[in-house]
Amino acid sequence: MTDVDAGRAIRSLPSDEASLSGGAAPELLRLEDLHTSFFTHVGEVKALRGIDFSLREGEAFGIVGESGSGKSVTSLSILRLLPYPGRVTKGRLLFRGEDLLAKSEREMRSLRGDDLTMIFQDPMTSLNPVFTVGEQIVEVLRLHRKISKKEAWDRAVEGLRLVGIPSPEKRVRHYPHQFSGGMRQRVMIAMALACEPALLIADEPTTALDVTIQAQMLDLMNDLRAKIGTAIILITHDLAVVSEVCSRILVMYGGQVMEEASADELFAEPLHPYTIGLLRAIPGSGRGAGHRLVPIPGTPPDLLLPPRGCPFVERCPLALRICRERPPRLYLPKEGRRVACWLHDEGASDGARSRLAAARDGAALTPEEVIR
Ligand SMILES: Nc1ncnc2c1ncn2[C@@H]1O[C@H](COP(=O)(O)OP(=O)(O)OP(=O)(O)O)[C@@H](O)[C@H]1O
Repeated sequence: MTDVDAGRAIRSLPSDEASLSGGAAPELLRLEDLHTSFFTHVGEVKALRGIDFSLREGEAFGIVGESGSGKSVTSLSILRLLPYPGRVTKGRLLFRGEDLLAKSEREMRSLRGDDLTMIFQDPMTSLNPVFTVGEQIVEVLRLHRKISKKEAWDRAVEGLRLVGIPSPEKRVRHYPHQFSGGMRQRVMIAMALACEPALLIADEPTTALDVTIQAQMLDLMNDLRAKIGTAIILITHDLAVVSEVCSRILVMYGGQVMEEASADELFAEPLHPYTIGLLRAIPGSGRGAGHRLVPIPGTPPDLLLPPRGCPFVERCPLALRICRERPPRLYLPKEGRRVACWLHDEGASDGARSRLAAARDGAALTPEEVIR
C-alpha cells in the first residue's frame, strides 16, 4: 500500500475554530489537549491522550465510542471527580474561560451541582436512600442558592413537575425506593437541574432503561434543554441515542478523538473507518430485513502500552503502513468537520481513497434509519 506524505493537516483544534462548534452562542466549555492517566501498580494507563473539543452554551453534544474508549474518564476529568489513582497529566479544561484544573477543591464543590452537574446510569449513585427526594432537592438548592426552606421546597415540587412526575406535591415526600426505575431517573434529572446548570453531563443515562422509557427520557432531556437552556454532553455507546438528542457528535476511541461532525453529517457521510464500523454495527436500523449487523472485529488497544500510530490500526480494514508508525493528524476536510485518519491526507493514494469511499457508502444512514 502506498504511504502518505505529510500533507495539509493540523495537530489539534485551532483556538478560533468556531465552525466546529456550530452556532453563535458563547463558548461554554473547551478541552485542550487533555491527557488523563491512571497510575496503577502495573504501570501508567493512558486513558486520555490529547482530547480537544469545545461546546457552546445550550448545545447538545454527544460523545460516542465503544466501552473503554475514554468517554467516562473525559466527563470525570471535567468534573474533577477522577477516582484514585487517576490524574489529569496535561492540558486545559476551560469552563466559561476559567481553567477548572486551577480551581481549588472548594471552588469545584461550589460549581458541581450548581453550574456543572452530572447524571449517571444508576440513579442510586446520585440519590440517597435515607432521605425523601424533596429533602435532597432542597439540600442542593440551599447549598447553592440563598433561598428560604419554603421557597426551596416549592422549587423542588416544581422541579418534579417539570420532569413529568405525577402529583409532585405528594411525591416530593417519598423516598427514592418508592419510585419506579424510570421515575427515579426523572427525579435524578430534577435534582441535577435544580439550580438550572449551564452544563449537564449525562453518562449513559438511558442504558438501563427499557426502550419506551428510554425514548421518554430522551424527549425529556430535549425538552428541558429547550426550557432551561442547559447545555448537555450526552455520553453513550449507542449512536441511536445520541442521534435523538445531539446536534454534534464526537467519536472517541482508545482515549483519542477519531472524528467530529454534526449528527446528520456523521450518519450520512462517516469519515473515519472506526465511525463506519460503528454505523455498520447499529442494530434495528431501517436497512431492510436482509441487512446484516457487522460488529467491528478485534478488541480496543491496551492503554498501558498504547500503539505508536493510530489506536484503531489493529482493527482497521483500510489501514496504511503509516497508520502503524505515526499518530494520525487531524484533518479538517470540510467546514464543521474534523477527522484523525491518514486516509484523509492529500498524499493518500487514489486506491486507498476509493476503498474508504466504498466502505463509507456501505455504511451511511439517513437520520430516520438511525432512530429506533
Ligand atoms: N480506575 C481505573 N483504573 C485504571 N484504569 C482505568 C480506571 N478507570 C478507567 N480506566 C481506564 O480508562 C479507560 C477508559 O475508561 P472509560 O470508563 O472512560 O471508558 P468508557 O468509554 O466510558 O467505557 P464504558 O462505556 O464501558 O464506561 C479504560 O479502558 C481503562 O483502561
